[in-house]
Amino acid sequence: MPSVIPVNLPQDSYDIAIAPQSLDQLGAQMQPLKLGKKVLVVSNPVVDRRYGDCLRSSLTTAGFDVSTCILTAGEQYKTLRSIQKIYDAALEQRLERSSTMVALGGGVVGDMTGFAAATWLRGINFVQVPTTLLAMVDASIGGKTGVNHPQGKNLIGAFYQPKLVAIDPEVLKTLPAREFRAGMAEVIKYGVIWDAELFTQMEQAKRLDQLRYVDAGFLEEILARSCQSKADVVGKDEKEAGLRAILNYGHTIGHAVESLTHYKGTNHGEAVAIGMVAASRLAVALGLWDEECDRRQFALIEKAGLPTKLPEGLNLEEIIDTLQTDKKVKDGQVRFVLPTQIGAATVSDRVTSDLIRQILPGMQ
Ligand SMILES: NC(=O)c1ccc[n+]([C@@H]2O[C@H](COP(=O)([O-])OP(=O)(O)OC[C@H]3O[C@@H](n4cnc5c(N)ncnc54)[C@H](O)[C@@H]3O)[C@@H](O)[C@H]2O)c1
Ligand SMILES: O=C(O)C(=O)C[C@@H](O)[C@H](O)[C@H](O)COP(=O)(O)O
Ligand SMILES: [Zn+2]
Repeated sequence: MPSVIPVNLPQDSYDIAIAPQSLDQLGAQMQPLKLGKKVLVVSNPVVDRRYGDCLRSSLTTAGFDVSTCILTAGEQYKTLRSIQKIYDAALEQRLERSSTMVALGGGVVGDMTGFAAATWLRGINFVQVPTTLLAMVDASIGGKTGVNHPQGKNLIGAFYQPKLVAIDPEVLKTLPAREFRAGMAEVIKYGVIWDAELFTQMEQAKRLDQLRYVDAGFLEEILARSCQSKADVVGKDEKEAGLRAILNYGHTIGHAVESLTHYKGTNHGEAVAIGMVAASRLAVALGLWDEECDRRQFALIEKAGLPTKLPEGLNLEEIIDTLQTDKKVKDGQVRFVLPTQIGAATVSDRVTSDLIRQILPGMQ
């Protein structure tokens, strides 16, 4: 069943359209948006080989003048150097202010395309066509765009909203199993911080890893609920003045793990899963939520096939140092998103380095 979830913002509201087998409809979906003729599709070799032609032909049929920019795949390449490649393509194709960049891929392609669109000619249109579970439920929505700095994750970026998020769940069938599991981490995040019913549904589901093959209906329900959670939060606080920080649950430790492992070995979703285990234990230690909730979250993360321990060889003091690059740091104080009950979370400045030193050894 197709569903449309609006992201309501003070300016530039847009829709998240979820419809199976809709990739070849993108051109028609973009027509009512009254965008200019020129479209630059940004993707990576893996995704472009599978889905690029279908997408381009739909855009061409709808009257768009289409070109393509292919970026090297991988989080290690979420850099300013890759952005330069997009700028070069934009220049070569003579993109105009009314032109559109279409991100076809996972969160890496989406974050970079959004940042290039935000900055090229001081801002041109962009459309998100997410092809990973993680990008469908999270990265493509809400306008956080950017790249990594050698010293830290997502340190360079801009808030810049897409004109449309077009989701075709069918493409998830070709996603590697490990990447599908990674997306589940952000779904579990919404269950913990916002949508208690989603959490319970995930607990009751039989095989989370097989959903895309055996239960398309339930997968779509999970997609829709997750997108709705993100739209709710972003709609209330677009630029992270307050509430939106809860979407960073699991990311404080998670980003440090990604950065310290040089974006190899642990992917974003896995790092978030590890970060949620840590944050949950910190919350128990501070008396903010109970051990039974901690146990339920741990069980769900394990059920989704996600890691619950820190990668080997990470130094605790280095993790603590890296936390200083987190964007939630205020006046030098690291702040953590901590759960308070299933479906609710808060931002706390009560997590000290000593408390982290007590909790993290239990995750090694
Ligand atoms: N902007 C945000 O709000 C936000 C939210 C969450 C995550 N992120 C960012 O998203 C990134 C992680 O995104 P990701 O998990 O999508 O990883 P990713 O973009 O690296 O994609 C994972 C892998 O899947 C492959 N792939 C993608 N779609 C495929 C398909 N349909 N079939 C086969 N292979 C496919 C890609 O080639 C890639 O190798 C991180 O950089 C993270 O910081 C951003
Ligand atoms: O949309 C948000 O807000 C999020 O925090 C979503 C996160 O899942 C995402 O990984 C985001 O890119 C992290 O943002 P950052 O500001 O901590 O870099
Ligand atoms: Zn994330």
